[in-house]
Formats: sequence, structure tokens, C-alpha cells
Amino acid sequence: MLPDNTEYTENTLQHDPQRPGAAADPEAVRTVACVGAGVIGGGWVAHFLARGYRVVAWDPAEDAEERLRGLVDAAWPALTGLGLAEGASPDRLSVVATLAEAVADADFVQESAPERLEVKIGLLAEIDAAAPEHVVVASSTSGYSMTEMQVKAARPERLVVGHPFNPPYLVPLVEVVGGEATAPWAVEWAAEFYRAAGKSVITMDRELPGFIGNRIQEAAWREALHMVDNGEATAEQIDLAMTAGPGLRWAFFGPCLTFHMAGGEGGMAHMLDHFGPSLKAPWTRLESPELTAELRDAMVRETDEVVSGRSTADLIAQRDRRLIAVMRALAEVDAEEEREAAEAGR
Ligand SMILES: NC(=O)C1=CN([C@@H]2O[C@H](COP(=O)(O)OP(=O)(O)OC[C@H]3O[C@@H](n4cnc5c(N)ncnc54)[C@H](O)[C@@H]3O)[C@@H](O)[C@H]2O)C=CC1
Ligand SMILES: C[N+](C)(C)CC(=O)CC(=O)[O-]
Repeated sequence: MLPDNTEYTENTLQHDPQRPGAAADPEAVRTVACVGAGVIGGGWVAHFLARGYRVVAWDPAEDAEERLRGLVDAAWPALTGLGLAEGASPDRLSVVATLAEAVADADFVQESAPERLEVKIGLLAEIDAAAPEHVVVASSTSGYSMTEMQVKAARPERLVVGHPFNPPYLVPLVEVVGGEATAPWAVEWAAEFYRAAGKSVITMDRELPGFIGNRIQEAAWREALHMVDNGEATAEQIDLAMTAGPGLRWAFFGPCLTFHMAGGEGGMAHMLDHFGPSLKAPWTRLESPELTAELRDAMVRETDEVVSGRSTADLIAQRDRRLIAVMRALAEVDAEEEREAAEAGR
């Protein structure tokens, strides 16, 4: 990101005749509006503040400002430990009384309101009506397609999905995808902006229910629900199976590379030839269980056992420390491998 007094002079995006000339360079964004400031909106606020942006937030809840400032204060030590951008400060946050004020001077808008389609449709239309016309607006939705959400906006071409992972101030991934009425420049702009803001970006060229990350983790989640529903495994066993098993590997090799290694020297080809037929057995029951009241209650009860009295604030602190530890450890290994490669002249 550029300092406050930097003037935007050059367009780094590929030329797109549809793109309004006034759209700021993604690298020159100074002010981000965050609409909705709960778990995810608040996490975005903390992230953008830590990257040195000015953030203007709006949330209709009465206690929103207090909650938001509490979230930022709780995240700040972790963010400081990771390294703040120059000038980054919680003092650069303003919480305003209206949506119109929040987006009036924004260079980018991140919407993180409740996951209800009618709320998203109405809110995106309101943001679109109030925000400067060249500004890209992203929704944090974890499931709706932009095609469904942009139907009432007058300028749907600048609306994109920017799907984060919790907490957005630590987990780097954002999935960016447009709807049928979104212009390609807006998708490209959002991806470049998120990269400039320190995120790891996947740009999707088509809408997919659940995007990519949720599609994968919800497959695991569906199986967890099945097992609890059938009394086959407890929440504690499911969590341990993941954290002491596949989850540990997935922090650095994804499921494809992990299973490539399951095939030894023969790699993925041998893995599929060897285990393919037997892997089909569990696939045959991959339909969603009914989320009955009983299953809901069993899941809540068992998860409470895993929580075992810890407060949400304690869990957030534990989660953040562990995420940072994993990220630091991986960064150290990366640096060590780079040094070794340089020494070996690779
Ligand atoms: N919680 C999670 O793990 C993730 C959530 N998301 C997405 O982020 C979005 C927000 O979810 P959460 O932060 O979890 O929900 P949340 O319930 O924690 O926060 C929602 C916030 O929106 C505010 N709000 C209510 N009506 C509003 C309106 N009309 N306009 C603006 N704000 C309004 C509420 O006061 C609340 O502070 C959803 O679209 C969700 O799918 C995406 C990734 C992960
Ligand atoms: C639970 N969730 C579907 C809202 C989760 C996400 O969308 C991403 C995440 O943080 O895991």
C-alpha cells in the first residue's frame, strides 16, 4: 500500500474498456469501508488496520462499536507480533452512524453482514447506490453466488465475492469470484487489491457453490455430522483425528500433494490405482445428513465437552497463538530451504 500522500498515476490493471477511468490503482487504496462488523467484518477491520489502511466501519447493532474495538484490541498484540505496516494503528478506525457515511470516501468496500440472501441483496444495492461509482464492492458471503446477490444493484458490474477465512487478520486466503453481471475488471481489481493488502488470493473463473475452500472443508464437515448422527464418533475424536492427523499435513501440503505422497515413488497414479477402488466405499455415503434438531443438539453438546469451559476469548487467544506459531514455523522452514538452495546454486 502507498502512503497517504501518494497520488495514483499509473494503471497496473490490464486494459479493460469497461473499467471506469476513475477506479483507483489497487495499490493506492487508502480507505476501506467495512459494512457489518461481527466475527468476520471485525476480523477484516483488524486486518486492514494492521496493513496501514484507514478503515471506516458501520454496523447497525447498538453495541457494534464497543464489540469491534474490543475485537481489534484483542487481535492487535498478535498482529504487532507478526509485523504491522508503517503507520498502522487502531486509531485509524472510525465507526460511523450510517451506511452512507461509511462508504462515501471509500476506495474499496467489504460487506460482511449476516448470511441471509434478502439482507445481502438489499444491502449490496444500498452500498452500490451510496459508494463512489468506480469503487469495487466485495461480499464476504460464504455461500451465496454474486449472481443471486447483485440482482437489485444499479451497477452490478463492480460487485464481487471476496470470501475470507476466519480470522481474516491471520488466515491469508481470499476467494474472489464475480457474478454473471460482474465485469472482469472488477474481479481482477479485487484480486490485485487483496494481494496488495497481504492476502493469498484464488481468483475463480466461475461460480461454484461453496467456492473452493468451503467445498473441501464442508465435505469433511458433512462426514463429521454423519459420524455424530450415527453415534460413530464423538466431537472430541473427530477434532483429534483432524489435528493430529490430516490437518497437520494440510497446513503445508494440500490433499492432492498429500495423497500423491501416499503413492510412494508411484505418486498419485499409484495411489489412485492402488486405493481407488477401496476409496469408493466411503464415497458411496457422501450425501448430506439431515440437520435435525437432535443432530444439532448432539453436535452442540459434544462440542461443549471439547470446549470444556474455555471462554470464546480464551479460545480466540489460543487459536491465534497456534496459527501464528504454525505460520512462523513454516516461514522458517521456507527461509532455510531458500538458503540451502542458494548455497547449492539452485
Ligand atoms: N463466521 C465465519 O467463520 C465466516 C463468515 N463469513 C461470512 O461473513 C459474513 C458475516 O458473518 P459473521 O461475521 O460470521 O456474522 P456475525 O453475526 O458475527 O456478524 C454479522 C454482523 O452484521 C451486522 N448486521 C446485521 N444486519 C446488518 C445489515 N443490514 N447491514 C450491515 N450489518 C448488519 C450484525 O450486527 C453483526 O455485527 C457472512 O456473509 C458469512 O457467511 C465468511 C467466512 C467465514
Ligand atoms: C462456517 N463457514 C462456512 C462460514 C466457514 C467459512 O466460510 C470459511 C472459514 O472460515 O472456515
